[in-house]
Amino acid sequence: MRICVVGAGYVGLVSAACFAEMGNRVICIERDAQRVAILARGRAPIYEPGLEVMLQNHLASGQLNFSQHLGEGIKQADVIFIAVGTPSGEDGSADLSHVLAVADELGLLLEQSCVVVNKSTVPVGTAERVAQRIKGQLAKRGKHFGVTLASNPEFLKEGSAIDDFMRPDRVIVGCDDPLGHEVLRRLYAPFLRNHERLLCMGLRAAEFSKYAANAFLATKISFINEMATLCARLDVDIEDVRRGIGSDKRIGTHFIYAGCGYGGSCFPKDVRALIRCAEQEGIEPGILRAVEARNALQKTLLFQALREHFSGYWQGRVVALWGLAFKPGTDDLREAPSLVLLDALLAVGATVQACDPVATMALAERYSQAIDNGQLRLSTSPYSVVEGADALVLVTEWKQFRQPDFLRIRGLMRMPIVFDGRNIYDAAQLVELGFLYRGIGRPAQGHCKASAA
Ligand SMILES: NC(=O)C1=CN([C@@H]2O[C@H](COP(=O)(O)OP(=O)(O)OC[C@H]3O[C@@H](n4cnc5c(N)ncnc54)[C@H](O)[C@@H]3O)[C@@H](O)[C@H]2O)C=CC1
Ligand SMILES: O=C(O)[C@H]1O[C@H](OP(=O)(O)OP(=O)(O)OC[C@H]2O[C@@H](n3ccc(=O)[nH]c3=O)[C@H](O)[C@@H]2O)[C@H](O)[C@@H](O)[C@@H]1O
Repeated sequence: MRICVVGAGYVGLVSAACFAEMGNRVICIERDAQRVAILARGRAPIYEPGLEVMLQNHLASGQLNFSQHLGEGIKQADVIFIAVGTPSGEDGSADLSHVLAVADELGLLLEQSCVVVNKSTVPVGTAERVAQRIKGQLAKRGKHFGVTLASNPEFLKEGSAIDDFMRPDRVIVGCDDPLGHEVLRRLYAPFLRNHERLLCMGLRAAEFSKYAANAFLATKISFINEMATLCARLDVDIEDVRRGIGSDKRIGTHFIYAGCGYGGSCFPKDVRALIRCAEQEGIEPGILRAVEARNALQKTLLFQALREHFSGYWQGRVVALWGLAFKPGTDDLREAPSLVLLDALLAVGATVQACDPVATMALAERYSQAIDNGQLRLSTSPYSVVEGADALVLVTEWKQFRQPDFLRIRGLMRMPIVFDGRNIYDAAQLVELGFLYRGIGRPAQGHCKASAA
């Protein structure tokens, strides 16, 4: 098929590369000229494992191209995907300006009927608004051919996006016209070879399914985090509880890892948007509000634990921070728990030595002042940042941090204490090596009895 993808972000680029991988001819339209220039050189403007190689391969074969001009992209496209951002607006609702701008542009440029598929996460009724905007612009130009609107929400996760896209658990296609279902069934058939999990439904149900999925996953995380807080009080290890409940198939082992809160571009904004949607409908979204409140609290726990440990005395304190991205495998810092900790530490005057395998560049842009005045030092070497540190805090569980040489680390640190924001370390082993250990919802190990949660 000939496919046009509008938006070269995490979703647009991964979708474009994976559609090209399946033999489609793809053109990806991006309004940011700098991004297009980077892409044209075969470089990925974002960090996503496996993406750059795919881009290079398909650029070379001519299966995949990039352009700034939508007119060029839609000339012969059978299907046009909209994959632009839908950030939080001021009141928490989804800001649809980018999606609607693409709709207007399509209406100004389309010369023949086609299938327009929305992949961005949008509130119920957006596809209908997009269709109206396109139709309105076409009518102004005296064009009266039809455009089929479909909704195809995306469920990929950053850090494993290629794999998630190539082997999806399911593909949801919302359309009120059988043509949309048929075209997308054909397009996705090779991705679903080993199982038939193409779920066809109406436009509105597809749009809502995406929000419900993200809200449910966020709820699981906030639930386990609340249990973790209770565990810490009751001298119970949440990790035992996680294994205990996860083995029940009805609960499952996924998304019940306690930690220092969920971040990213989607859970926070999508929970907010759903809350706003409920409010507009006059429904009290009690569960969603609690999910959000617990997450906000969770993001402050590591700082609280450090403050308790240092008895509020920050002068001359050096904190080593491992992991800045909101999760491993990405350079994305959007709503990352590390930012909440970093801001709090800088505000009390602590010195921070932070390490992340890929997100330091993006962070440096935001914190140039703290870097210039020497309060923040960034590195990609985990060992260099623990030198002279009074505490080591693990925020993002990159593989590089999973089995470090703690003996070496103990020798480098001023005080051997580990705050484990993702519960990845063996507490007993660390204590044996002379460390104090604090996890999230785990009994404190080592001398002082303070706990992280
Ligand atoms: N990031 C993720 O892991 C996932 C995101 N989503 C949803 O997908 C949508 C896109 O998310 P991301 O890819 O993260 O966004 P992003 O912000 O990384 O990328 C969006 C891209 O679209 C471009 N753009 C905006 N308006 C444009 C226009 N008129 N013409 C051409 N390009 C334009 C922007 O310059 C940007 O490069 C959002 O609705 C998000 O909620 C869904 C699943 C996963
Ligand atoms: O709509 C989206 O953008 C995407 O949002 C999430 O994907 P993503 O945000 O990329 O990453 P996740 O792996 O879901 O992690 C999100 C956050 O939750 C945290 N998390 C995750 C799982 C867990 O058990 N505990 C936990 O604290 C992670 O550390 C991270 O900060 C969903 O998992 C995707 O299905 C969805 O497509």
